[in-house]
Amino acid sequence: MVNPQFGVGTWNTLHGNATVTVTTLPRVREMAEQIKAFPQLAPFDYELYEGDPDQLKTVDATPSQPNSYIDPAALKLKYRIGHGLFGDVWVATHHQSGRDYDEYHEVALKMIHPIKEDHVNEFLSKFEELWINLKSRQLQCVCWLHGISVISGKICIALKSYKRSIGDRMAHLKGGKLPLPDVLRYGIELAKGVQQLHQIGVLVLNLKPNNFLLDENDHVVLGDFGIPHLLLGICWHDSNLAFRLGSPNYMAPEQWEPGVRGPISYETDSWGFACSVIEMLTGNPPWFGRSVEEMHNAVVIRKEKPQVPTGLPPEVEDVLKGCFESRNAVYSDGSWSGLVSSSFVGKSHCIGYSTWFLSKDHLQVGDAVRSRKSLNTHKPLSLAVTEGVVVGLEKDGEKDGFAMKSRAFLVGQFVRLKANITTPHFEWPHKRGGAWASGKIAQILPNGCLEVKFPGRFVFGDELTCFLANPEEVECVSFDTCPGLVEKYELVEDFHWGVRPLAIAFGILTAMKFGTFVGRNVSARVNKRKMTQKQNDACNQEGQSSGNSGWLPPTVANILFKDGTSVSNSR
Ligand SMILES: Nc1ncnc2c1ncn2[C@@H]1O[C@H](COP(=O)(O)OP(=O)(O)OP(=O)(O)O)[C@@H](O)[C@H]1O
Repeated sequence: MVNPQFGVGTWNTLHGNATVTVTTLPRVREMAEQIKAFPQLAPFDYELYEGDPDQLKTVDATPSQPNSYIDPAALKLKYRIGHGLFGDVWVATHHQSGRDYDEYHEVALKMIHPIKEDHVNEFLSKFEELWINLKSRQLQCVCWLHGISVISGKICIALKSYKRSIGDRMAHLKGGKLPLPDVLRYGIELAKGVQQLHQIGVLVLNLKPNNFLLDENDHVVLGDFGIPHLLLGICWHDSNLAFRLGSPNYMAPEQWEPGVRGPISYETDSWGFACSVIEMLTGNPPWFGRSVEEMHNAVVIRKEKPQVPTGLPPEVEDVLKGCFESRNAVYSDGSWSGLVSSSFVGKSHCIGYSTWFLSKDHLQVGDAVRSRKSLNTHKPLSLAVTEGVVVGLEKDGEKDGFAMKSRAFLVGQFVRLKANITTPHFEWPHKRGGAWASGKIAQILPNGCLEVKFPGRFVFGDELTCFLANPEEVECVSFDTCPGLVEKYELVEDFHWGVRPLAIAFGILTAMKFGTFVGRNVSARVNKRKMTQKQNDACNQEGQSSGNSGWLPPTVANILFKDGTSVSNSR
């Protein structure tokens, strides 16, 4: 049966002047009027599809189409309602028909930026897996999924159309704030939704009020179920498009550079959750008004945490603060987690992350692991082994166990690149003369990556002070391991940039002192000689004269007397 509420039939959009010509059903015309009345919608909110909109250009899905696949001819785009990081959101109708039914559903269509053609099938199969997972569990707190399609080369995820998002609700409130009881109620429902997704191994990575959808009973469901997660390993068609693993205001430090500062984990979502709650309470997301670069500097470089509003019930404040504290959390049982991968994120437009940082709790032989107990201390750890490689897995009843080999670094240790490393993974500074510098470990990131400072380098202006190191590529250096005196001195130079000038000054001083000392001795001997000579002269009345410095090597004599001061004057 045709649902009269939804427009059926052909309709066209005109690019450029932002008008919509609707040839059928009043509901669509009414929507078009509403759109026209919306001054904030710019002309690019409409897209012209050449030819008959019923015959939209399609890209073949897999030969055997997945169950989640929707024939693009069954989808009719109406108008765009959002423009997000990963693409646009359109309102569309989904036509479903069978022998004894013919239904039209309004859907929200997440139209993702075009990805490379040879990655489309990979995305579709990843989605299928998620779809089966979600359908079999019928998760209450997660948005209902219609399926997936490919329209004009763009992946389109069809979701149930909800009344509005929490972001939309906030936009209509004075100051954009929600009352505390509503925030708490929504917060509980959201936390349940996130937990349900985590239980099936899905990370959301895009928690924010715009993605929290409200149904007709004002219950909230998650409108994103890990699209960034699905996009991992997929390449954008447009190589200039930057890929970010979330929305900057809500991103945890490890989300910015997962290959370096990862692993991404369930804790990453707790950061996004707390940021969203702060936005619901204050009307503004954390870091509001700051540029992406400023946010990166605050969260990643300066390791700042979003400000939790004052005046909240202490329990709520504790939960929010806990969400920002929980990365690198220490398991009270001292258990192990966190992979240290030797594969790091490339700089390509391809979202080429390895998956290690998403599944850190499923250990396999060969995985590099480290204790979640903080390594950022030189204090002895209660666990003897802090970092290593899994060499075997043993099942012990319900609990997984594993054996590992040790390989540890500690904050404060000096490290240098191993001799066989010619092109290190991360930029590494050189010393004068071209040799690699040695640096001091300032921090060990959760994935084992090292932040290294080079106190031996004098830094000009905004030069880098902190460098990253792949733990696989460096080794510890200490006085004991330095073979010779020169190497030992070079290590001392690496301790502080001031060592070298000090050493030079000290050298000059020593030379001068030595010179003075020698000079004094020389002077004394010369004087003595003169005296003796005089005495001899006087005694012997012989007119022999002796050279003042005849016995001194000319260089020493030059040094001692080059300013013209005589040795005896300097006394
Ligand atoms: N299933 C849905 N039902 C109703 N409205 C939706 C639905 N999904 C999204 N929207 C609306 O579309 C708007 C934009 O969504 P979209 O997810 O593209 O933007 P975003 O959340 O800002 O970006 P992104 O999720 O790509 O980072 C949301 O604010 C919401 O109002």
